[in-house]
Amino acid sequence: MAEAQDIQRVVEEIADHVRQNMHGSQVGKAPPAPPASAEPPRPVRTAPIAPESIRDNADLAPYIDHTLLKPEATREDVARVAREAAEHGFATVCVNSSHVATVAGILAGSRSVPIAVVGFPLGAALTSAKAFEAREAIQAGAREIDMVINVGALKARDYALVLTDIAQVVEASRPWPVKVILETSLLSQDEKIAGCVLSKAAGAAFVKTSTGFSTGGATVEDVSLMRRVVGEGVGVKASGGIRSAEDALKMIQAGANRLGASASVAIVTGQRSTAKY
Ligand SMILES: O=C[C@H](O)COP(=O)(O)O
Repeated sequence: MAEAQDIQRVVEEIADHVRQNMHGSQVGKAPPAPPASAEPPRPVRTAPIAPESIRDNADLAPYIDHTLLKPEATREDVARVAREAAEHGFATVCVNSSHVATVAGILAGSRSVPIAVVGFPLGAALTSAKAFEAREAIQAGAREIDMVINVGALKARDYALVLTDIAQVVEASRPWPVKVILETSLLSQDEKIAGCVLSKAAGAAFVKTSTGFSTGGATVEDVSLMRRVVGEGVGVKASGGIRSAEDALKMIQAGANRLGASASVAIVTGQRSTAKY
């Protein structure tokens, strides 16, 4: 009950702020519409996964974004990760935007698709730069976009800026889904709620916990809170520090319907990655 009141209070605060500030936002005019795509968008699953449907570690594969975002990753490293995704049936391969074309070439004809991170990992880039990066990544073959929220603006309660920032990336990415990385380890409970409410209002398809490059990763508590705030019509992606099938299942039980992990192969083959968070 206390949490429901918190959510209501944050929603009202956001509505007040947006009413008063939407016209004064620094974000500027909307980017040009993306070119029409002949390729029909895939349906996006947003509802939680029934944990009992995961009978085997390999059953986790279609829910995993196989991720390589390290700055030192070479084209060969990225190509290996793309081949692993095709082999194990991961949902996507999540890379920095300059690597999307390499991944798209390897995944052509596979069920796994490339996705790009945008404004990564800090989220503090100009909205126009985020929208530009999203459009270019989609041109290169990205079929989902994972953007980092403007964390500083969220903490400063500049809700108009946060909302416009997300909405312009959503617009630039159409018809492909956008996930909004909240970087939960840097946020208070009210800020996590506000990030979820704003992402949903701006048309995001998912909220996502973490970049994997900050002070902490996905927690059961955060995933569960995010699911309660967004409901079933927006997806919840748990990411950062998921190192085993056991970790992955805990996130699914908490309400995640997508998992982002660099340890994906260990997860589906029943090992525990020892990679440091
Ligand atoms: O977006 C996903 C994260 O970067 C993955 O983090 P991880 O390397 O801790 O699995």
